[in-house]
Amino acid sequence: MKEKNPWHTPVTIIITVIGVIAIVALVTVAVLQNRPLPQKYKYGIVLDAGSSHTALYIYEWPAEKDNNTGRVEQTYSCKVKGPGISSYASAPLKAGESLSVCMQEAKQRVPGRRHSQTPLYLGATAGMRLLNSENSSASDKVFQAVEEALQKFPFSFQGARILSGQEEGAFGWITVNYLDDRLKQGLETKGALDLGGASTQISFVSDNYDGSESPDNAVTFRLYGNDYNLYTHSFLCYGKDQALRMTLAQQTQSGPGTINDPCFHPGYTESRNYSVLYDSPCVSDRKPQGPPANFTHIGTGDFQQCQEVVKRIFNSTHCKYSQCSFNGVFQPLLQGPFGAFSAYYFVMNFLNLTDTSIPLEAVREKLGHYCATPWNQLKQQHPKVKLKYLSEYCFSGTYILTLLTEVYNFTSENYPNIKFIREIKGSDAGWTLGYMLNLTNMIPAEAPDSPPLPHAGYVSIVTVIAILLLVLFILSLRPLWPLCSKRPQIV
Ligand SMILES: O=c1ccn([C@@H]2O[C@H](COP(=O)(O)OP(=O)(O)O)[C@@H](O)[C@H]2O)c(=O)[nH]1
Repeated sequence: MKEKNPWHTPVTIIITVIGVIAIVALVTVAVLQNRPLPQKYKYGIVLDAGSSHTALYIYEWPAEKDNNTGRVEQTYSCKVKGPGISSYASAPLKAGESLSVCMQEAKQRVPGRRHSQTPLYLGATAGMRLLNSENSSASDKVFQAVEEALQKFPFSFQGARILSGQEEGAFGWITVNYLDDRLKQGLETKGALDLGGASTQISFVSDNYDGSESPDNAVTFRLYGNDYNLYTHSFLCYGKDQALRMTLAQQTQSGPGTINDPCFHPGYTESRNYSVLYDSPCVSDRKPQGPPANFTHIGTGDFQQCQEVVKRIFNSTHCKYSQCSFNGVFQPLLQGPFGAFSAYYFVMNFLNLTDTSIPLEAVREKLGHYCATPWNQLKQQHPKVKLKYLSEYCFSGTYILTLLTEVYNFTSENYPNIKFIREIKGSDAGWTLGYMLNLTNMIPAEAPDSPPLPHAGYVSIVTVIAILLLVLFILSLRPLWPLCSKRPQIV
C-alpha cells in the first residue's frame, strides 16, 4: 500500500500556508514602510552680478534631504543681455529691467507651487565693489533698482548685496569641492582659481598655513565634521579687463599719441579715448596730465615683450611675510590640485590650451605663435568671434600664464596640477552654488547620521529572519508531527 507523505497532512499544510502568508505580509509592510517617497524637489535661484555681465542660475535638490545627503544640482543658467549692473550707474532703472528676461524664464522653469518657497539671491562682485568705492550713492541706486525689479517676481527674495573678495574666493572653493564630493568624504581638497573681469581669487588649503601668519587671508570652516583652514585672497583690479587697463596705463603714462603694444596682433590699429581708458578706480590716479583726447593703439604681437609689460603691473618689491605673491600679499606654499574657472577657462579654451599636460615651454611657444599671427588673418579664421574679444586673447593668455607662473609660482612640476574647468557634473564652477549652500544651511558642520543599513539590505534581513522564524515555528510543532503523520493502521 502506498504510504502517505507525512507532510501532506491538513495541519502541516495549514501551518505552512499561514506562515508563508505571514512572511509575505511582513516583507510587504517592510518594503512599503521604507519605500522612498515619490521625489519632490526644492529650488534656489542665484544671480551672479559680475563686472562684465550678470548670469542667473537655478539649483534643484530633493526636498526631503535638504540639510544633509541631498545633491544640489544646477538645472538652468541664463546669461543676462547687456553689460554688468555696475555699468548702469547713470541709468539705474535699466539695471533692474535688464534682468527681466532671465527672471521670466526662471518663473517658467520653477514649478508654480514652489515659487513662494524658492529663495532668490543676488550677489554682486568686483564691478560693484569698484563702483561702490568711487561712488557709493550710485551703487546704492543700482541696488535699489535691482531690488525693486526682483521683488516683483513671486520668489522669496532674500536681498541683493556685494560679496567681499574673501567671500567670493571662499564660496568658489566650496562649490568646487562640494561638486567633486570632496567635502562629504573628507578627501584632500582642491584649490580654486577664479579669474573675473575686475578681480581674481586664489583659494586653497596648505599644510603650512594655519591662519596665524596674515590672518586676513584665513577662512575657517567646519563642514561634514572636518575642519578646514582655507587661505584665500581676492585681488581687486586684477581681473582680466582691469588688468588690461592697467597694462595700457603703464604704456600711456606720458600721454603719447601712439603706443606700440606687444600684447595685440601685428596689423591691429585702433583709436582709443584717454578718458574712457582711465575711467576706472584701478587706473584713474595714473591719468597723464593734459593728454590728447585719443591715442592710436598699434599691435606688434610679441609674447615675450607682452609678458614683460604685464609683469610690471605686479609689484614684488616688498613683503613683510615669509613669502608673498605680489603687492605685499602673503601666500603660503601651493598645495594640491587646483581648478581654474571663469575667464581662466574661457581664454585657455579659446587658445586650445586647457590641456595642462602640455609642457609650460610648449604653452609659451604656442602663445608666442598665436600673438604673432597677423590681425587680418585672425579675423578671417574666426569670423563669428566678437572683435573686441578676439583682439584681447593674446593679452589674456599672456596675463594668465604670467599670473600663474611668475606671480603665484606654479612651476613645470605643479602646472599639471591645474585643471581648467567650466563646470563640474553639469554645474558651473563659480561662487554662486557655494553662496546658496551656505545661506540655506545645506552643508552641515557635522557629518549627518546615515541609516545603519541601505534599504535593500534592510528588506533582505527582514526576509531571512521571517523565514527562520517560520522554520523554528514549524520545528516547535514537532510534538504534533506523530499525530499528523500517523501511519494508517493495517489491520
Ligand atoms: O563667455 C564668456 C564670458 C565671460 N568672459 C570674460 O570673463 C570675465 C568674467 O567676468 P565677470 O563679469 O564674470 O567677473 P567679475 O569681474 O565680476 O568677477 C570677463 O572678462 C568676461 O569678458 C569671456 O571671456 N567669455
